[in-house]
Amino acid sequence: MITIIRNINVYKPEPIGIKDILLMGDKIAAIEDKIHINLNGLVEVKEIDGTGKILVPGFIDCHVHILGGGGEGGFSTRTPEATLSSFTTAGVTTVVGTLGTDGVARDMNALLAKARGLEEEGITTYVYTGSYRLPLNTLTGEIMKDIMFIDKVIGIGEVAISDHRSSQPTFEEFIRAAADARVAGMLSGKAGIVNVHVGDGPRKLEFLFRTIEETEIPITQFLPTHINRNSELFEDAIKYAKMGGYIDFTASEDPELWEEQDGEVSFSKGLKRILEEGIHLDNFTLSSDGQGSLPIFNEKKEFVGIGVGKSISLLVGIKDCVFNENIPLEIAIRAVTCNPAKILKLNGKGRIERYFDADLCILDEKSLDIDMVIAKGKIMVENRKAVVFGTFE
Ligand SMILES: CC(C)C[C@H](NC(=O)C[C@H](N)C(=O)O)C(=O)O
Ligand SMILES: [Zn+2]
Ligand SMILES: [Zn+2]
Repeated sequence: MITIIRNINVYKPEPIGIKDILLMGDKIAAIEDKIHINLNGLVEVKEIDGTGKILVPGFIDCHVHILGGGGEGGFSTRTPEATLSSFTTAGVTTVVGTLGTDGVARDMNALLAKARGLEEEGITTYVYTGSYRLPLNTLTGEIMKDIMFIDKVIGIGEVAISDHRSSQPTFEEFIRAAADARVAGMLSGKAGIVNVHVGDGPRKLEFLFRTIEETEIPITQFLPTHINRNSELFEDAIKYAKMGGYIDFTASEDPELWEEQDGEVSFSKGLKRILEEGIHLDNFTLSSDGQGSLPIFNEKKEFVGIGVGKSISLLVGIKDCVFNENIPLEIAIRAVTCNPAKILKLNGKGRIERYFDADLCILDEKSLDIDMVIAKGKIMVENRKAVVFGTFE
């Protein structure tokens, strides 16, 4: 299949102006001012008119409960597993799956099977081995074997700290798991990243600061998530990022609601602060916690139910940055494109470059609404509607 996207405003993330883009199979083959091609009808060439549209890399959602999560309110509160179009209609072409609080009724066999299912349906998937708890439940019985010999496993997580729902791991347990992930990543050319769930407990990022202080493990080995869940934790995260650490924001479908409810710091305000502090533009990511449980409380802080994370919250966050905080699009989209790709060592992902995977989103220039999504060269969403569905959708 050969596709030409013509006359479109390209953000690599860096903006490079109006271009023609040639896609061949599942790769980006050329990025030129003008592309002239004549195959004498040998192969069908699909032409897409990109006039008045923006092209950005397909989004990478680096923390998603693809198998479902939740359960904190009992069995009836276990959230449902993800469906293909919930990702593609949100512009997501790559996901990293994780288990959460419940690593018992859900396990790594099922998570890997779900990741493979989504890959068969057309997007790119990876997983973290483990769940909230240490010691980790792995596939092979060992962290290092999981990372070295199971292609989709890129690290461990989401390992919970500073949370009443964690396994209350000792510092020694934590750094041993991190050391195993790091060395296994090294031995297999992978990130071996440690995705850390940070709860709202008072110890915040203490384990991470201690790791940098007391061990040889570099700060770049970790990707702490939910760092914007409250303002005290966010301040700790800013200090951590200034030391060169990576930080992952959790997106919200309704940032205002969570700001007033939980004192959460919205991604757009958090990114503005990052820019003001001069923190490196590689060091922040945004993930959806899709299909993860989001406990909802009323004004008296009574548990009134459980919400579910959604990948569409990534686009809500990006729009919030552009329209409400005047953050340039090319900066905001780094959080869901080149930054997670670099931190997680997802080769060929996260940028519009020659020979990279043809994972692309076409956005409306004015509204930034998603118009078309292409995953590995295949059109998954057209005219804002899914045109490819999961098996049971
Ligand atoms: C950041 C906040 C709002 C949500 C966050 N979600 C998870 O960690 C996933 C959840 N526990 C699951 O297993 O599905 C939380 O519960 O703290
Ligand atoms: Zn979490
Ligand atoms: Zn989660």
